[in-house]
Amino acid sequence: MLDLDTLWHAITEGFRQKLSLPAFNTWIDTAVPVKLTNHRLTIKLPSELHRDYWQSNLTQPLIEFAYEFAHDDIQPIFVVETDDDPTVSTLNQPAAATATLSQNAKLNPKYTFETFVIGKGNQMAHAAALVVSEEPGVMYNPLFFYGGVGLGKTHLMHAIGNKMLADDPTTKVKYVTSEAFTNDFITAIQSKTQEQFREKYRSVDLLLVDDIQFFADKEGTQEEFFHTFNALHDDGKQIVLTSDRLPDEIPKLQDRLVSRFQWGLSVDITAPDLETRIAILRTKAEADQIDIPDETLSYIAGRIDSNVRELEGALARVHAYSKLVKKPITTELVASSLKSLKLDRRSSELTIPLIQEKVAKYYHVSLADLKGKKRMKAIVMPRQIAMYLSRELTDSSLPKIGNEFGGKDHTTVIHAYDKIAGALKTDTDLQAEIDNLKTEIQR
Ligand SMILES: Nc1ncnc2c1ncn2[C@@H]1O[C@H](COP(=O)(O)OP(=O)(O)OP(=O)(O)O)[C@@H](O)[C@H]1O
Repeated sequence: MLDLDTLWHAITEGFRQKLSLPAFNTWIDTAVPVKLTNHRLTIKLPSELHRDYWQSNLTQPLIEFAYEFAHDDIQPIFVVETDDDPTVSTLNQPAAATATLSQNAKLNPKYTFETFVIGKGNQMAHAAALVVSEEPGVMYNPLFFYGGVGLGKTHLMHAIGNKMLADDPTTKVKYVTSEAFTNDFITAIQSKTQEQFREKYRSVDLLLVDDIQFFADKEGTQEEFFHTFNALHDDGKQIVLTSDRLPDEIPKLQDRLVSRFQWGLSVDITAPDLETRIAILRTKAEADQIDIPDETLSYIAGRIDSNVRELEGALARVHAYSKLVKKPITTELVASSLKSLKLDRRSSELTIPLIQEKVAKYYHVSLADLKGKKRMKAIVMPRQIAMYLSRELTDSSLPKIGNEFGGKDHTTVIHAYDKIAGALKTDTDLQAEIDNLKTEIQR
């Protein structure tokens, strides 16, 4: 008489030979045999995702292993564990297994779709990311995220990788920053290991390259990346890129790369609105088990309005402060902690309106003209300087800065920034003026 444990042991041994260790840990180790009656083997799985995976990928081998061992036709029945089923204690295992996988691919296991809060500024980017993770290499290739610092580009990029690995642990995912790609390439040249370098980058299913604006000026790296891109794209492999601006706004990026980056879909991520900021803080507080009243979350979200990384940083510091002084987190405590630690100066006191006001005063132009459309040099220059300082001194995204200047396009802001940054290299008068203005604004 065939018993459940012996049969299951034989099946798992079969899978152990067949699958990689992470795959085995993710799919087989988390499965629990429940009963065997009338040639039907009931198996309990931790989620729908696991059941889908078993049904499409593991059922056939299971039947074969069972037949090899028992010379019997066994039919598997899958049931999904529910939250109100406390008898099975494997709920955490898939998460742990995914975490190991993520580390191998250099992904942050915390950056998943589940931990990403959807809001107005990022919903399109989020949806595109999800589509790509479900059908890589089909719809949007490459997928290109652009926008200001700390707004979730890296998070979404990793979420694609994490999801693809969770769906299929055998997926090859590679995440690099453009600097890491450059360094890797230089090392390959020095150690004459270009072949291995190419093999490494061209054999993946998903290539994630962060902050590609740093490819600017690097001719050799661009050349190499062009070939990497083509090899992957020709093979139907998915490529995801991020940058602080659109491909055609990256200075010194070769035209052929710009045009390839435009083949797929470019989506921008803009700063979250107040509701989204509160939701992000609440999610973060819950995840880290920080006890904080809603009113206090709103207070923080109201003071830090442009950058999610700063928002998270403020919460972490407030948490640390409350532990230090051994008091619960209240709005009062937050106000005093942010003030005493001088934490919120950069992001909340240094606002674009403040910069506009100081610049307008300095150059004796009206605020309306500074934000308006007049093309006279006496107005255009201060306007560009104000845009430049807004980008330098705040974490506002380019579209946000454009908005604050009478609804101008973010390309206008980039143009202004580049113009002033360029002039600053040689113009000593301008250097002095900008220094004065910075002191004035930060006073
Ligand atoms: N919508 C969101 N929901 C939850 N967390 C978010 C969201 N947006 C950003 N974050 C968090 O904010 C932090 C900064 O995000 P991320 O590193 O992805 O920004 P980025 O746009 O890649 O910035 P950079 O250009 O500096 O690389 C991360 O910890 C990320 O998890």
